[in-house]
Amino acid sequence: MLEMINVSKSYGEIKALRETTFSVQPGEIVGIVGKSGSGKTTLLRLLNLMEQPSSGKVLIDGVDVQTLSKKNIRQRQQHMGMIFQNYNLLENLKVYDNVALPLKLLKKQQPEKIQSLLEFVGMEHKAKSYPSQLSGGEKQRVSIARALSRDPKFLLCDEATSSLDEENTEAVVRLLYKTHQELKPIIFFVSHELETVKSLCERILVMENGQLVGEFKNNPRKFSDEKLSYLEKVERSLSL
Ligand SMILES: Nc1ncnc2c1ncn2[C@@H]1O[C@H](COP(=O)(O)OP(=O)(O)OP(=O)(O)O)[C@@H](O)[C@H]1O
Repeated sequence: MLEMINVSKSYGEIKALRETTFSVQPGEIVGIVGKSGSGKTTLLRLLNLMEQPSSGKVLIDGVDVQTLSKKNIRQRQQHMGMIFQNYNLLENLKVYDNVALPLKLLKKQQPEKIQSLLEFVGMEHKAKSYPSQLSGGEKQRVSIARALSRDPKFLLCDEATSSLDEENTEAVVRLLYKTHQELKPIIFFVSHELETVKSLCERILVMENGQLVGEFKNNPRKFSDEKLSYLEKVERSLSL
């Protein structure tokens, strides 16, 4: 379980986050929406322990993260996967090596696991390609495989689909849904695209001026296995 109690974060004069309180249970998918500058990324950086609160407490499984040593923080961070808008893949490494990197940094070699992650995200056929040879949607699938390599308890997605077209957005959302069904991490999905958040998240938090100003329950889309062609999708959406 993850809790924020009355958390504020300031950068000098700027109050990026103000007295924010919420908790998240295992297995939840939480959407965080808000306009640019509303504090969404700051909230994620507090959750992934890249930042410490200026006041208030962040608790992970009941432990106040401010009491953790640097070593303990690094250990906790190993159970957190990050997914970014710009993918953050290393351009000089092949797809396989990008996915293998987090385990390699822990001095672990698990080729079977890397292979099965590439299969999980449907990118095994591009294992030897470089990121520059992939589309945006493919890059994001590789970055999801990399984020899953350390079996994260938390998957933190910061505008993960905001650079993608409609079709690739759907592919990434489907993949996050499958990740949630099969691996059950807590997923935070930060985005300014409300429709995308609605398609994935059961719970939606709304931020404004560094504050949590609202919270809604939502029925996410039920993803079927039905594979429609692009033409069929346009046809279906126009007939709604
Ligand atoms: N490291 C920093 N130093 C100074 N100010 C910062 C820093 N990080 C964020 N801020 C400020 O805090 C506020 C919230 O920023 P944050 O990046 O959390 O918003 P956001 O909702 O993620 O915005 P966007 O959707 O544009 O990414 C903004 O006013 C921003 O300029």
